[in-house]
Parts: sequence; structure tokens; C-alpha cells
Amino acid sequence: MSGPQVKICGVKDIETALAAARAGADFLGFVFFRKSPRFIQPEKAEEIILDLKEASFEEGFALPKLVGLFVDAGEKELSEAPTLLTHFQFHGHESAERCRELGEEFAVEIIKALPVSEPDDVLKASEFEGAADIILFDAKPPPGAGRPGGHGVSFDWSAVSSYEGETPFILAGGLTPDNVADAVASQKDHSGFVGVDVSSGVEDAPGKKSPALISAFISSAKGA
Ligand SMILES: O=C(O)c1ccccc1NCC(=O)[C@H](O)[C@H](O)COP(=O)(O)O
Repeated sequence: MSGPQVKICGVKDIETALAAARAGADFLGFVFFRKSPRFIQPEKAEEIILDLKEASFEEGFALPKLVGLFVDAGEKELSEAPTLLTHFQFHGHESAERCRELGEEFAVEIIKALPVSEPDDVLKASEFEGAADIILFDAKPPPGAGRPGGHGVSFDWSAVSSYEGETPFILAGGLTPDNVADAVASQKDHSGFVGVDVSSGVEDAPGKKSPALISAFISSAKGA
């Protein structure tokens, strides 16, 4: 299956990890932010990753890239993360310099999330050229929200057309199996577009992923 890369965010159990990987997910995200309904203890994430790795050898599916999500995390929290993570995704106030330093220190690629509601918001991405490997353009959280992502709210995808940076980007925020093909089509002429990310849109309830919705989302995204 080709097409854009797909990131399934908020994995909390092996069933979800297996469903996503078998359906062709390119990235799996583990949320290490305690106030999230998708929070997972690092030790549990490590267990899932090891089981998934074993299944990938046995069944022959590709092991997705493994992403840890953090919000202004300190050194201790980052060092407790599973060692097999390939990416750190930052949703807080991490500066470009800190992204660069942490990428080198932990030998991971960096995804920097930037909240967007209007075209000017994407200009902030220029600060992260050479510091982040991927930019994740996400919807701004609703006023008063207790966490920076995973709210199932969308933004006007055309806002991203003003992005002219070199760093590839992933589109996120309110994507679902029903709208992801339109989201992908909206970016098809943008050379920086590499993928889509989803959390709420493949859940039956906050933090409860649906294997059927994950499969439908990946088919729609990659078939678009
Ligand atoms: O999902 C969370 O609970 C979360 C908590 C803290 C920081 C980031 C979080 N999610 C970030 C993501 O990458 C989501 O997939 C992204 O915001 C899109 O979410 P959704 O609109 O629910 O698909």
C-alpha cells in the first residue's frame, strides 16, 4: 500500500498496536502526558513494543516507527521512555535548540507539533528548520483544554499552503476515516506533505481505539 504515511496516535494496548501495524500504519504514537486519556506508562509501552517487534518477525509485517509524545518533558522523563523509540514528538514549548540537543542526546528523530488555526501560524515552522525532522501541523486545542492535542477538532487545511519550509510535514487534527481522503487530496500538490496523523477519529471513546476504524482510516488515507 503506498500513498501518504499514516501515524496512529495514542496506542495503549497490544491489540491496537497489532491492528495498526497489520493495516499498514507507518508510525505508532505513545502518549507520555499524564493528563491525557491516552497516557501510557513507559514500562507498558516497552512491553507492547517488544511484543509487536516479535509479531512483526513472525508475521512478516513492517514494524512501524515508534513515537513518544511529550509536553515540556524534563531529562528524567525522557530518559525513562522506551529505548526502542525512533522518534520524540514534542507538543510543548520546546525551542529549536532543545529539539536539536535532545535529538542528538537520545539518538531519535524529532517531530515538532505546531498548532494552527490560520495561515500565519505555519510560519513558526521556519524556526525548526534543521532542528526537527518532521513538523506536525495540528489543530489548536479548544479554549481551556487541559492538553495540547488529541481533541478531534479540525482546522482549515488550506492554512498549510503558506508553508514553504524544507522540513516535511504531517497533517493532524480532527481527521477521520470519512474526511482523511479529502485532507490528503487537499495537500497533494504540496511537496512538503508526507503524511496524516489521527487519534480521536479512530476511537470508540476517548482513549479506546477501534481496530475497524484504524483499518478504515489507513485504507482511506493510502487509497486517496
Ligand atoms: O492525544 C492526546 O491526548 C495528546 C496529549 C498530549 C499531547 C498530545 C496529544 N495528542 C497529539 C496527537 O498527535 C494527536 O494525534 C493529534 O493532536 C490529533 O488528534 P485528533 O484530533 O484527536 O485526531
